Amino acid sequence: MALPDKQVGKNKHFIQSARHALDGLKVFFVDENNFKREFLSATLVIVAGVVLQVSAFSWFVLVLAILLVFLGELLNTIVENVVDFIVGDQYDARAKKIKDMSAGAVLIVSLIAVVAGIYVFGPPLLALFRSW
Ligand SMILES: Nc1ncnc2c1ncn2[C@@H]1O[C@H](COP(=O)(O)OP(=O)(O)OP(=O)(O)O)[C@@H](O)[C@H]1O
Repeated sequence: MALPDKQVGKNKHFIQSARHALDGLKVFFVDENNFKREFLSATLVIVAGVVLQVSAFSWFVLVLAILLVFLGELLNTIVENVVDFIVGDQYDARAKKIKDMSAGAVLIVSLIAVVAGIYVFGPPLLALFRSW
């Protein structure tokens, strides 16, 4: 999905910069199925946080983890788009290396989110199971 205007020069004021940044996030949200899945996971995590009444610090950890995963996916999508823009449909060993490393970065961010999830939800879930 292309952005709606044909501006090529610099942004003239903050509102214009913010509008283009939001346009970028909208494209990311609409076009990327991975992001939709991560958004759904984040929603489930937030619901779990509410149900289990996690602490303020745990909310801080969860929000940071969620934003980190979104940021990782966004940067990976940018890398994939730039590589595709440069090499098109051609197989290129350097393109593979760049895309695989970028996917590796998403994997690392996802592992950080899993660790954060275990830190936040591990103790209350354990307590819940023990009380049964
Ligand atoms: N032009 C290319 N040259 C060589 N290998 C490529 C090329 N494009 C993609 N690949 C290989 O295919 C894999 C998948 O690439 P693709 O761009 O389809 O990512 P994707 O599966 O859509 O990733 P995501 O799920 O994050 O959107 C890459 O990790 C890379 O190994």
